[in-house]
Amino acid sequence: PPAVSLGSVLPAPVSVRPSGSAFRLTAGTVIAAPPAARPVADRLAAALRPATGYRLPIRAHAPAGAPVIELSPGHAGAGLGAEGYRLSVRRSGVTVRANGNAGLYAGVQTLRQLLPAAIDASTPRHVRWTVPGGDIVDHPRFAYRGAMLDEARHFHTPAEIKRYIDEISRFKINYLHLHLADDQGWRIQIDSWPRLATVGGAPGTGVDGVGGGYLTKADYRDLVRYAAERFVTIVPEIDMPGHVNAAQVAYPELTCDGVAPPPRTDTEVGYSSLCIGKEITYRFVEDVIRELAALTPGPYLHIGGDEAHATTAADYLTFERRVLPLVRKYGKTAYGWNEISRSPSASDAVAQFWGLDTSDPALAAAVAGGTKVVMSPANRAYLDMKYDPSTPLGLSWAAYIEVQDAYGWDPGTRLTDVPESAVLGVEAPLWSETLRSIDDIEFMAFPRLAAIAELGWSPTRSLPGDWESFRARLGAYGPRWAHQGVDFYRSPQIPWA
Ligand SMILES: CC1=[NH+][C@H]2[C@@H](O1)O[C@H](CO)[C@@H](O)[C@@H]2O
Repeated sequence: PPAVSLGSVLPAPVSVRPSGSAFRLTAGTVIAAPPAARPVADRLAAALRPATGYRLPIRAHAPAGAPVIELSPGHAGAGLGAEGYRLSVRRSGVTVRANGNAGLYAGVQTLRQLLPAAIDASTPRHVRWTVPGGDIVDHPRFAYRGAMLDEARHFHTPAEIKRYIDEISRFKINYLHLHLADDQGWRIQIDSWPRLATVGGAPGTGVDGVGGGYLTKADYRDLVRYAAERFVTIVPEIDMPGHVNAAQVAYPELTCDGVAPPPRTDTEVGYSSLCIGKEITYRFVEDVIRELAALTPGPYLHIGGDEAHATTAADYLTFERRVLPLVRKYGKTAYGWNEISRSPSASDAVAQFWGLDTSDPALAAAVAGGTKVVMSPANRAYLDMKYDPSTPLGLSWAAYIEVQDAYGWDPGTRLTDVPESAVLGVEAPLWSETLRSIDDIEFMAFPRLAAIAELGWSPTRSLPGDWESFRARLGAYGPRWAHQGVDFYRSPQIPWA
């Protein structure tokens, strides 16, 4: 196979300088890493051992003369921040330098893409494992680069979520937002309200009555650990005050009239609301926030806030005024869909923009008051949107989104009335009304998630040149998904290798 070029990396690195001769990974290669970097060395070895069949021992120091891949944490340069890295490839060895393990891990993801595509095979292949010579210096444009998985409309098992974590972390995505409750299902164990999961996550809950199930606290803790090993932080979401039918089926006292609504397996939205005037509502909300915050080491706790069409505007403000401060009370930063920006209590919150427009006066006003923004425009970043009318899965209410649509926008300047300084980054939501299996998830997520990842990580893109570069690098990446068994969509816009 043709040698990989040093620049053929997704997301595009900040600077790439090919030079000198290639490094060749062989049976004698040693991974050198100080104890502090051992967790990343373990991930590197796990990535390279299956396809090479090499032992790739990990040592604190490489023996003289052995070909070495060295992970070197500490004092790599302030400009790199926590996630940046320097990758140097010489005939004698490869060195990844970074200020800490997150940067080393990012450098390892780049290194994987510089080896032949067969490196992603799960069984040994007889290939010359060369890495092109030269230097890469790299660091992210935005701190928040997220993917969202809707666990509520269809429940995806911990194994499926872990596979998705593996796949998104390859593109330096560093947040996974789990949409854990909605009208059709409740997907996380809450001890103080046990029926939420046992009733709301029972078999038969979900769109079309399939896709029941829920995460126990043990499942969730295990996912948090698994994600953290791959430098992905979990963001849990309980959507309120709308999207609560499953909770009200489990606890009718959460409705205003005390009558349990029927379970819902359709895909309508906007018909449910917590009872804003009842005190039990706020005990429920505080209990859920307290238990979720205790399970979540990450900084954010998402409390939804979208499509509260069954809540009056005044009641919505009353609800957010009481609930947003609860997130802070339990040590987290409140995060919600951009409708929360109507609340004065959102000044220290993050608003996730999911609108179709290129301006939002209510959001701009909140930003002037301190609210930060994560960009998820539904007509650019929603991975549940069909690619085109022929796509068998997904929805189309926002737009048809082909790869170029997902790539051809700028999270920093998309909203003309929100300054780039208020934009924390970007997130690609994947709603699961029509998605049941990991194959369904992969078909809709890839390749467009790679586009969103590049918008979040790489320096400001300039079209059309960067689109041409991106589509070429994406085309070359296709065989890697094939080796990984990822069921990606072979978009006709891309020259697949
Ligand atoms: C924030 C938001 N609320 C709605 C909207 O996005 O569209 C999604 C489908 O694309 C749907 O599942 C979700 O409930």
